[in-house]
Amino acid sequence: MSAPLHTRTAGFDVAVRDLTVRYGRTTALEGVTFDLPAGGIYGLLGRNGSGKTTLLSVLAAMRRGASGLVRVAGEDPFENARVMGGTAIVREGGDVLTTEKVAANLRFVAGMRPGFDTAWAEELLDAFALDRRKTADSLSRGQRSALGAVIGLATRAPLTVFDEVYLGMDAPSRQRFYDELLADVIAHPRTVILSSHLIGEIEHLLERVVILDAGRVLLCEETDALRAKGLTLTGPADRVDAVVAGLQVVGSRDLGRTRQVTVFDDLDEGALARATEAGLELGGVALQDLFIHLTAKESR
Ligand SMILES: Nc1ncnc2c1ncn2[C@@H]1O[C@H](COP(=O)(O)OP(=O)(O)OP(=O)(O)O)[C@@H](O)[C@H]1O
Repeated sequence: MSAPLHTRTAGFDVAVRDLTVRYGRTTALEGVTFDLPAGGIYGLLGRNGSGKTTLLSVLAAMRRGASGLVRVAGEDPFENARVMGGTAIVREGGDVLTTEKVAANLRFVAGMRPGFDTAWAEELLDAFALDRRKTADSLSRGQRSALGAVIGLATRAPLTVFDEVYLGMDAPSRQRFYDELLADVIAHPRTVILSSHLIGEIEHLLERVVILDAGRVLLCEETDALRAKGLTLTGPADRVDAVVAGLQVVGSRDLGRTRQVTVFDDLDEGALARATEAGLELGGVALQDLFIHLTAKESR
């Protein structure tokens, strides 16, 4: 007999094919297709209204698409107790029992989730300076988010989804959250999806990135491959133009006669050699900047 889904240590894999989701006349997602292998931290990025929350709520079985196929651990998650039992979603505001005390919130989740690590959750409460005797609705916004983060972390669900959970958390708290998440996912492999606008802060955590743009998948790529494709070339405008001809240019700006172009492409040795011969300055591009260029371009 195979092990119950929630005891699989590597986490759940996710496969989405041609998913379309509508709210009345609004199409929130259209033809969405991507894969996330089991075990890893993945980023779901997109501008406001691009469909991130919609997609995450479909993965967490809170909503069903109009068409398409969604598989979590090989099964349709919707009304699927086995998959839902191994999936945790924490949304903006923490998704906590607002009228219950912090301590009661922890007990509630611990009672429902077999993998919940109460000792670690207690440690995290101290790390985020959360008062166990306060009700969740008497916490500040950032503290409530931190409580949600604690619950999401300590649940150790095979598929854990954090949808903008760190909104309102201050920089040291967010850093602590990222550090705890990374260390714990290494120790207890599982699948984690982070949706965030704080791309610069989370990019080092992400193995693979899915970028949504107006309800469609703009790209789904390994983060390292994505970074390798982004490059700035700076120098005299005519020389820059000659080198980037035929490449996918996603941004360009001029300062006097100097031009800086951002390309997003597979640059072969020949292109790099031509750039060096032309005396151009080459630079890397942060994921956040690539995201801005790519999504701005698509929205034109
Ligand atoms: N309950 C709803 N009823 C109608 N339209 C909705 C509803 N929820 C979302 N939408 C629409 O679906 C689209 C996608 O919204 P969604 O909340 O998934 O985006 P998002 O990427 O999470 O945005 P943000 O970054 O601003 O949180 C938007 O056009 C939004 O207006």
